[in-house]
Amino acid sequence: MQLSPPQSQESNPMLARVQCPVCLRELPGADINAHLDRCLQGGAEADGDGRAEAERGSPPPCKKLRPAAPAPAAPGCSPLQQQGRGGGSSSSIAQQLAGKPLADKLRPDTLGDYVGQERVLGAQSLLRPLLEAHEVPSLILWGPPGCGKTTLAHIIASSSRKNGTRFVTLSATSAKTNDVRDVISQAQNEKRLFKRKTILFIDEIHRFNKAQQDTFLPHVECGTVTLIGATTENPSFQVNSALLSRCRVIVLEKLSVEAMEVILMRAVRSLGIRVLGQGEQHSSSATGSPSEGSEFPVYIEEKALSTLAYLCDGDARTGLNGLQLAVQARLAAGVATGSSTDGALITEEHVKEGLQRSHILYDRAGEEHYNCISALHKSMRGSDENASLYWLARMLEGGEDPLYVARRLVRFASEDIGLADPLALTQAVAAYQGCHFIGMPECEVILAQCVVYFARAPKSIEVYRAYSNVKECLRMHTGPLPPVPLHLRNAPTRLMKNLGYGKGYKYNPMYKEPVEQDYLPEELKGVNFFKEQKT
Ligand SMILES: Nc1ncnc2c1ncn2[C@@H]1O[C@H](COP(=O)(O)OP(=O)(O)OP(=O)(O)O)[C@@H](O)[C@H]1O
Repeated sequence: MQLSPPQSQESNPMLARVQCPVCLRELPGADINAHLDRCLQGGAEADGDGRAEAERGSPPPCKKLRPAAPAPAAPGCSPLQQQGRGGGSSSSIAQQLAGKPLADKLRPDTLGDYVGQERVLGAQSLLRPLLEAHEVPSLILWGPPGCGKTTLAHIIASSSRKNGTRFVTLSATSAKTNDVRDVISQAQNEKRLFKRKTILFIDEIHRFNKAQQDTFLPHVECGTVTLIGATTENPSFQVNSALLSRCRVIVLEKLSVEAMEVILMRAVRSLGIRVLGQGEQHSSSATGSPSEGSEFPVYIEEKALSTLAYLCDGDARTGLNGLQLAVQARLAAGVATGSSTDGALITEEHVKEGLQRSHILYDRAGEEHYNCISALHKSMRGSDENASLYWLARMLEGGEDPLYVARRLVRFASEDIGLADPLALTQAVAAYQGCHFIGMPECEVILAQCVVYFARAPKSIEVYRAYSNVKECLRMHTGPLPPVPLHLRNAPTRLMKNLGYGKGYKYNPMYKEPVEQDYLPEELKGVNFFKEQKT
């Protein structure tokens, strides 16, 4: 925490004892910020001073509120590099790959290490100078998975903490409205007492419902908190329009192949893996220069890296996970066979396997995406429940957005099942909401249930076809559209009544027998859209 401590009589405020303005206890200036955080949340203990609290280690303020970032790494040096480059050997690489996923370990801390996204973060962009000046506006970061939304928030967190701003993280998948209220009240206290700003980062903000989003709207408006939301979903549909209008929407793109190559190259360098150009031999006897100090050097083909950069489809997490699995599999194979002198070589095939395990090959924006959804639609239409499930799983296991599939099911419910089973639409909407509430992987079975229901359901395109006929009729019409017949018009004013609006209209409930009355314009009299065939 970087808060300026409250005034003390002594010249060095960090050494002087100061009084906490909340609980009025005295404690060393150096401890005031840590103490204050706990005190504002009612967590400071009644006895002892701030140092004693710090030494005892107090519990995190709230289970769902975690401080945003770990201790910053030295500038320009990734955590893996900090672990030392004595590596290159299988044992040190295996150690580095243990624990947290590689993607997390390599998450950059500074804008300088953030790769790509030139359009929104380049030197000419609006955002970059603001971030560099620590003037962070409320932002919605919108982009596909693994493109760097959380990473950008993490960088903002690191730099804003240096500036004395608090940074609090909530995940919309687990946080409750009360958690948001807690953050807001802390932010109000901080602002009122210490003029200290709070940035609230909400991951997957689209998972918050409207009421939850409403909770922080006024506080964003009056500047109590600066909101940074991350979402993979189009914010126009998923974020309150009032909230949206108070935030800048930053559209992050899939990382380019070149950007992915930079990220992967950085990863292999951090691990101490040597990259082999085309035609280079990997054995230590052939190169004469195994990785320094390694008993079992590890190499990767340049081609393997470029293939990985291409196949991960702009998702850095997928690329780094694929690399990690490929390396771990090769190391395990080396250990199992006891081979040692020539080291391990990671080829294109190995990274494909690594990717296949972490992420079934599936191009979410490319042709495969459309091919698979088309195959699913046709299998359900053909009432083949077996094939329907297969295509669903191909998409979900490949990383498809479950809400995309759910939206297609809503459409299918009306287009193909229609009034043959009107409950299908309810099923589809419920499936969409279920997916929205719980996300992957739990929502996969919701979609599977809906898909099988649809494959088994009776089918009718009666309404779909009739509506297409109406659209066709409108499209083919030349000249002005026929006026609404006077008797069908509402007549809320005397003038309208005088003009004949509503005149002659037969109010059906007043009649025992079926009413003879025209509802179509005069020139369409007798047209039946349910019988007409669309040409
Ligand atoms: N622009 C980038 N520069 C460098 N590394 C990146 C970048 N984007 C992502 N990464 C790497 O990929 C990992 C995953 O990225 P991140 O968590 O930021 O993705 P995201 O967009 O928040 O994805 P999701 O929507 O799935 O949460 C990071 O830990 C980091 O190692």
